[in-house]
Amino acid sequence: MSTDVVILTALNVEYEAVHEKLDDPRVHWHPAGTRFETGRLGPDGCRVVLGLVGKGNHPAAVLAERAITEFSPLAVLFVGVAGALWPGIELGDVVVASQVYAYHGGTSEDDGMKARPKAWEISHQAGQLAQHLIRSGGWAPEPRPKVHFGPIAAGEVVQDSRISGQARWVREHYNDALAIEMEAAGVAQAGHLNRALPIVVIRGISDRADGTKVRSDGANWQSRASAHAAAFAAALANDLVKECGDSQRQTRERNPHMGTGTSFTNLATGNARVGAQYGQVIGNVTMGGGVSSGPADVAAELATFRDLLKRAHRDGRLDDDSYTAASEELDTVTGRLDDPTPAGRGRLLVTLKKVRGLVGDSADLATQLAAIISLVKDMS
Ligand SMILES: Nc1nc2c([nH]c(=O)n2[C@H]2C[C@H](O)[C@@H](COP(=O)(O)OP(=O)(O)OP(=O)(O)O)O2)c(=O)[nH]1
Repeated sequence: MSTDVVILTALNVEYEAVHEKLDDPRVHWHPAGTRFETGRLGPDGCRVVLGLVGKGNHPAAVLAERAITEFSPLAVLFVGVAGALWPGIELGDVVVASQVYAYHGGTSEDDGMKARPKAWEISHQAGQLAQHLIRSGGWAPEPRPKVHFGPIAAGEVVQDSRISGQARWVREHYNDALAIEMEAAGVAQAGHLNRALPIVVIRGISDRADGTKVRSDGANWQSRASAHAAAFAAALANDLVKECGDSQRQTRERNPHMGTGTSFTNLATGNARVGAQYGQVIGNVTMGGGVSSGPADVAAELATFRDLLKRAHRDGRLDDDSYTAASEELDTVTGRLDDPTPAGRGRLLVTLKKVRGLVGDSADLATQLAAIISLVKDMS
């Protein structure tokens, strides 16, 4: 299944704030037990998937990776609350991360702790869109909360002190960080490892990270700050899809194997002498004329083809009906591989051609199938 944008949250109050913006939410269970909800951000809004990752960079990274693989989004947004690190940032303000610092990287030496910084910058286009939205104010009517665009520091602890060693560490080494939280680094890492998929971290300020968190939380600032972050995120998600969606989709259509862990199967048969190679090679690479193939070769290629078919369906390049019909035909093909008679081969070819007709709109699937058909023709 594919979507436009994945939105992840750490706390239930953050999840609720985004959930309120979803039209027609539906539950989608990942086989590993993660509950996602799918819906639209408004009747004409983009398609989103919402997930809850819990607190901390580690679960955020793992579940961001899971969501990216499952839904192939154009971008991932992280929406939640954070503590402010500068006096000019008020409770209820929103901070959009221009970059994310993983502030706990370091080395402990005899003469003290040394920083080993790690940082991820927002993608250029997402940064441009976010700043335009901040300037235009088109995300909420007046009076609206102030939105800041600047670095966010993400660590492994809830930071609620101005004078602790950790607080001094952040101020000394990550002095321009506007806000502090615990998930952005994990999500940013997941985006980076998925061919620099755009990640946008949007945080509402619910306390000042200065020892007053309990009081601010008690005054309902988490809920208000989450609502502000969710409102900004919803507007930005729609803008992102409107402005970047087409260009990213065109790029993906030109090369359907770029993106998230897709591989390309090479197959050169018959008189072919050269096979083009893209990305990772899976399945068999068969080269050279006159080398006959057997049912096992065809079965291996069909298994690979099924994976491609699934991915095309998940990416939205193949509609549900064509996918179901093609999968059923493929089941028939598999049952016919062991029939060596000319009539059996004939039926096999007819079924494969039917599948080719069903997936004909997708050039890469049709090419792949043409190669399998010639493999069947070469079968000894
Ligand atoms: N507002 C605010 N949020 C923070 C700070 N540090 C921090 O990690 N966050 C973000 C990221 C975490 O997902 C989440 C942690 O907030 P929390 O209220 O659950 O923290 P806590 O563990 O003290 O809460 P509790 O369950 O003990 O009540 O908020 C901070 O100093 N202030």
